[in-house]
Amino acid sequence: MAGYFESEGDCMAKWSVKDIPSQVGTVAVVTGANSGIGWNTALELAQAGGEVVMTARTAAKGQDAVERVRREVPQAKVRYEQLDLASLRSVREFAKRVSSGGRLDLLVNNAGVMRIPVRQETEDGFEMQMGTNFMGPFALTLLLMPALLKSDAPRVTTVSSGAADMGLKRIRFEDMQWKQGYKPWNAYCQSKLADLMLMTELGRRSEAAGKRVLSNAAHPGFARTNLQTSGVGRELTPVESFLMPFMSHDAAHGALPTLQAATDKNAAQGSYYAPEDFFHLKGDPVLIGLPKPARDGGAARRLWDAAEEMTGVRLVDTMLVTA
Ligand SMILES: NC(=O)c1ccc[n+]([C@@H]2O[C@H](COP(=O)([O-])OP(=O)(O)OC[C@H]3O[C@@H](n4cnc5c(N)ncnc54)[C@H](O)[C@@H]3O)[C@@H](O)[C@H]2O)c1
Repeated sequence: MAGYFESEGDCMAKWSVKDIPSQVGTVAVVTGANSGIGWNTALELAQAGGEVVMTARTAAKGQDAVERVRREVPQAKVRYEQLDLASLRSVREFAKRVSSGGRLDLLVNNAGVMRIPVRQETEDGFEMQMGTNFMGPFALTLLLMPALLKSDAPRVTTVSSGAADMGLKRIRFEDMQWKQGYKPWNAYCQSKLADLMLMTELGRRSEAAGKRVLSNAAHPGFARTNLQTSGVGRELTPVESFLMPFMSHDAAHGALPTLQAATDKNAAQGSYYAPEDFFHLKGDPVLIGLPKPARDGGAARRLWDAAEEMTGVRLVDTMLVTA
């Protein structure tokens, strides 16, 4: 039975971490790798033999995350790098450090924040959810393009959310940074829709430039991570805590759609993975269709052009060709 997005994967065999192909010889960056889905993604990529750059905002959290992976996988090739997506300066510095290391095969744009109760701004004046979840990753993806294009099979996997199909279900071009009428949930939904548009438009523009970057996305479902409490600024209510086990899965399961999108050799350009249950909240990953708002190509092109303008980072510069 299809959920709120049309499922395309019902007839496929269940996908699990055992299906992750060897990552030996590959180099990946996972953003927000100190907790939740990002940490589990980094762990499994390292377990499969990949070299993984784990980003965090602070050295204490980043080193601790690396140590926790090494305890599970003693031979893991993991290292910490500082990255704050709410700062374009930090994004530029990180991209420079990683690019100077040479080739990058996989970028997992995972880091995110949700439902910041009172409007906040990033260092560059973007609304905090739009800035952290979309503007920062947009600039990062483009700035890492020279390293990605050194790979034979460059891939960018974007961690979006079912929230992309909730809230206003559109990009608020008239006030993308919520200077008027800030609504925490709607701002999160817009940022996650923007993530899916970044994903589709990156695939389209890279192919138009004759430099194929496999760009796809994942929705983790409802995973028990810090996300539910970090943004709202409060603990879960007793009712939320009671319902959570029935509606959600753990962070390791929540990472499976991301891991399939990031590693499955059959993954197609623009593919989107989510948990299999009716509402795509929990369970094993399946391929699903993109929600309708994310299929608006005109809006995606407009958003991309606006993001280039706002971040000052252009694909044409980082790919050195006309897209
Ligand atoms: N947990 C869920 O149910 C769920 C559902 C849908 C989508 N998602 C998405 O999954 C992704 C991972 O979230 P999670 O559930 O693991 O939550 P989490 O809070 O455990 O992880 C979020 C990560 O992002 C990092 N981060 C936050 N702000 C940052 C910044 N300014 N710069 C760099 N890193 C920053 C955090 O440090 C953390 O490592 C997010 O993009 C989220 O929107 C999660």
